[in-house]
Amino acid sequence: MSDRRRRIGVMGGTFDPIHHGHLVAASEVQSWFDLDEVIFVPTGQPWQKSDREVSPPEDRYLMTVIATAANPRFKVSRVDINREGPTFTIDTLRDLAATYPDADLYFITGADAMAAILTWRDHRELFELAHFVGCTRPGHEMNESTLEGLPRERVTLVEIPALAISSTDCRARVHSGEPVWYLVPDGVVQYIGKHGLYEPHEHTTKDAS
Ligand SMILES: Nc1ncnc2c1ncn2[C@@H]1O[C@H](COP(=O)(O)OP(=O)(O)OP(=O)(O)O)[C@@H](O)[C@H]1O
Ligand SMILES: O=C(O)c1ccc[n+]([C@@H]2O[C@H](COP(=O)([O-])O)[C@@H](O)[C@H]2O)c1
Repeated sequence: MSDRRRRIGVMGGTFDPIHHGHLVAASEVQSWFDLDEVIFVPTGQPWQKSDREVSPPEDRYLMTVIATAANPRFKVSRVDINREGPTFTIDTLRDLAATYPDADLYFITGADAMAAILTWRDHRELFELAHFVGCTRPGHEMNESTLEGLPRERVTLVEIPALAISSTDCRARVHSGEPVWYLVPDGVVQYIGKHGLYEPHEHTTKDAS
């Protein structure tokens, strides 16, 4: 019997909406590190995005479930959306480490998130709980200087196929009536349409008199 420890990828994100850039990053890292599974963890309240409106957690959770359903190695966790208050990765990793005490955790981030890790809560302790995998992302530099101040032995940079997709761009496209087919999974396109996400708010004209 193999005594290899279980390896679990953790892909945290706001996923508003989840898109193929997220899925390719998770798939590449799964293959790169031979991960047994990748758990997608939609944020509850992403405190660094408090300057903008974020869709309800339940919608983001369901889109993530739909997007990952076909891959037997992909799962979705509710730990962050079930926790009250702002979402901190230190809590995500503590919760998952408690659930999977016999596994090694690999936290997957894109270059932009990687570059901001020193601003995250309890960032030193993060690296005791997980190995961090930084994926390349079009429009965001990632090189050795991005890693300044981080424990090098706990961080790996991975080059993934470049997909210049962002949730911001997907939201803007829906808002202005442009298609998001093939930027996000088909089921997510349908979910966005069915629930009217990202559409312009209807304004009722008030009589000023
Ligand atoms: N196209 C992409 N390629 C690689 N990594 C990505 C890509 N898009 C997002 N990521 C990474 O996925 C994680 C979750 O991202 P998030 O849900 O914030 O998506 P986003 O597209 O960056 O959203 P937004 O545009 O709303 O800020 C982050 O670590 C981010 O860097
Ligand atoms: O822990 C923090 O302080 C922290 C600050 C910003 C982002 N994060 C995490 O980084 C991941 C990507 O976040 P976002 O906001 O780019 O979707 C997600 O899992 C967030 O919870 C974590």
